[in-house]
Amino acid sequence: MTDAPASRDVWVVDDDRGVRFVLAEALRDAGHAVREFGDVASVRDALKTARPALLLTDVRMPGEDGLALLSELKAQGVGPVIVMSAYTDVATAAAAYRQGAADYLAKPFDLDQAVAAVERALADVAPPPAPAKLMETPRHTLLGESSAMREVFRLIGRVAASDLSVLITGETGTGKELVARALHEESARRDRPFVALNTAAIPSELLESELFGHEAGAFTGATRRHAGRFEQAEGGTLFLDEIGDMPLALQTRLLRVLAGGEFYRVGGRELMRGDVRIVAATHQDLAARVASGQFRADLLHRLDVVRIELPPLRQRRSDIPKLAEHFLAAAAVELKLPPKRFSRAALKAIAQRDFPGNVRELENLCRRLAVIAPGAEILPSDLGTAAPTAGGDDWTHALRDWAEQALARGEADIHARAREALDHTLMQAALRAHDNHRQHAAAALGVGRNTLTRKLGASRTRRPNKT
Ligand SMILES: Nc1ncnc2c1ncn2[C@@H]1O[C@H](COP(=O)(O)OP(=O)(O)OP(=O)(O)O)[C@@H](O)[C@H]1O
Repeated sequence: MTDAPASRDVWVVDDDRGVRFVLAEALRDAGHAVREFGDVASVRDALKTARPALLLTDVRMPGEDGLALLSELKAQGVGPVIVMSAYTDVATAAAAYRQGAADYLAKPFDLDQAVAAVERALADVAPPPAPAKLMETPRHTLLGESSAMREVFRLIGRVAASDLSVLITGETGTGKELVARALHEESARRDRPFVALNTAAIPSELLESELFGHEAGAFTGATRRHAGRFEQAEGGTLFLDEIGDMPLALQTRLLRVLAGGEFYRVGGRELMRGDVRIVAATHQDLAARVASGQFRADLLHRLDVVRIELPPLRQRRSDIPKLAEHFLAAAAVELKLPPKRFSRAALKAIAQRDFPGNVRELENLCRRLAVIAPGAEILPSDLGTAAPTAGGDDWTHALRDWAEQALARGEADIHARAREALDHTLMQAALRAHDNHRQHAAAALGVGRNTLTRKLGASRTRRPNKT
């Protein structure tokens, strides 16, 4: 089953990544959500789970050509499709129209012309979206009750109002961008733009002009002046994602801008002055990259004024049930599906998984379950063939994570608190299993009734922190 397309989702298919990139950027500037593909096979893959509102495809590409894709899409009722081709022969154009293309763009085309063609084709098929609906989707709420997340919230509250640079670290999918957005929303800059740039997603030769903008004619293909992300973020926040992937030469340039607050557009003479707060993120160990000469130490110091570390989800498992329920409910609203809920056993099984892709992976799992689980209640058997990674001794992993965090925070009495937590957990489980019958519970645990009663008293007065 595929997700219904949002009315501004546009897919761009071209094996030339330069064309793909400038076209995608122009479309994004015009408010479209754009996905890029380098060949027909990857489009076909993506169609298994999603559909675009409109697709732009090149004709001649290695592997299958765009016209084959066109007829396939038409057969599936996906549309409209705009065909682009450098081979401006009448036959290709005619074939495109014959097979149902909404429009045909001869390369090289003007970007404005391409954007206009997209708007025209979309206007022909769909009424404009209701923007309020999009705003309502509860996607940007940062959730978490674990002590690790509470610490993150505390830091956000403390530094949001300042203009200090913040470096957010954490594995992929741990919510770094969401934290960056929260920093922006909580600051006095909230009515100004929040602009994100993923350094790793942009070809390095285009990164400089993306950041600082360029003048018309600055390089081949620069047909009009383009405001860089620094300019776009004026007065607001610039989020530099995957900063560890930034090429060294650009790191030098960025450092200069951060130090002086001034820059030139590529090919420009006018000195630009900006008021932008920088929030950077990385999943890499930047200190190690400094040591290996791939990252500038002075840039790291400038970015790393305040550090917010997002622990992997497996180190804050207590957050998993709430997140899962939130994502399941949000997916139902977004995909217009009947609401579902998790059975207790399913939630428990999910909370035991390791999630190498962290919160994003959990979110994707919930979206999939919202679509494919057959009943209103999701059961462990719906969770698919991917078995929980946690084995019987998974609790020792959680314990180790907890101990490492507590030790890193310099907390005292860890052994006593862990032992108490162990006793408490075992006793509660045994009492639940035996209807609160103390003698039976004690026997099941292999301890005396008096021991159980004594320990119960102790654990009632002092509860360990759980993470
Ligand atoms: N604490 C959270 N509460 C609710 N949603 C979250 C939370 N953390 C992450 N998410 C969601 O998980 C997804 C991934 O988060 P995000 O993109 O912020 O991660 P990231 O660390 O920036 O990933 P990457 O390393 O790939 O850039 C997003 O859809 C985000 O909304």
